[in-house]
Amino acid sequence: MGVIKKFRIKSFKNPWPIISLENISLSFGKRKILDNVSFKINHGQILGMLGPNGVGKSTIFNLITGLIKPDYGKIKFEGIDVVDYPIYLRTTKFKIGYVPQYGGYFSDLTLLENLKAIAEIVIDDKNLIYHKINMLIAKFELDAIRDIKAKFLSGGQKKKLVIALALLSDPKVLLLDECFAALDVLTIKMLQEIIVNLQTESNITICICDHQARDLLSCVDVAVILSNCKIVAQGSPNELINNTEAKNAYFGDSFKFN
Ligand SMILES: Nc1ncnc2c1ncn2[C@@H]1O[C@H](COP(=O)(O)OP(=O)(O)OP(=O)(O)O)[C@@H](O)[C@H]1O
Repeated sequence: MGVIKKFRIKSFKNPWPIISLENISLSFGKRKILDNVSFKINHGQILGMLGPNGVGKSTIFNLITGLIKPDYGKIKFEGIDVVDYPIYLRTTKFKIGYVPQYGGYFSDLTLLENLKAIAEIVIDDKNLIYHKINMLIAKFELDAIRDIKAKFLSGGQKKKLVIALALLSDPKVLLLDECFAALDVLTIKMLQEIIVNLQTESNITICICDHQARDLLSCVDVAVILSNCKIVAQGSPNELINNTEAKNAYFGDSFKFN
């Protein structure tokens, strides 16, 4: 698949980190998962995380959202260390949206009922609820399936629903965990376009992890490669596919991007 991004923003004006992980170390019991990991997600960027199964990608999302705490290191949102902030404070004060790999919706509610249920929790101004829901239904072309129970939606429709649910609270940052998994080629392309539009039209900073390396590299500005508890390479997609550490740790020799 070709590169879907028409252009990559090579130099962001006044780049500043909206999220930074500084010297993060974490073990579960005696197993070290992350060892002195540092990287930044710059405001307005789409950053990808790649790495083999079990390397710690979802764990990094859990650290960012506050589900778990690091053993060592700082997690900063807009320059403020949030390690001791509870989940709800991080997500509301700093407007972090999270799209989990599995689930994230009420199975027995229809698509519309799901949107209403979350909107009533996250939108204070009741007059805005229907406006916001209608805007998301139009944006993601969900009108024809609004009355179908979530459990009967296709994989791609479920992903669109969960992204729409995350957007109800107007996030500044969206974390997408394996959003291309188990989806067909056209559905992946549709999601890539949604992701790039969220960046370019809504100015949302996005962090995605996925195993579909080509699909991920097609829509990110920069990516980091995790291997053996560390970040072994980072840079633009073109820099990474020519990076020896990235090839050794993740891509292998025969990987082609375009
Ligand atoms: N709460 C936990 N307690 C103990 N071990 C955990 C916990 N959460 C994750 N792990 C372990 O940490 C490692 C990293 O898991 P994680 O889910 O972050 O990997 P991943 O890179 O997202 O993997 P995949 O690509 O397969 O989804 C795994 O070995 C996992 O078993």
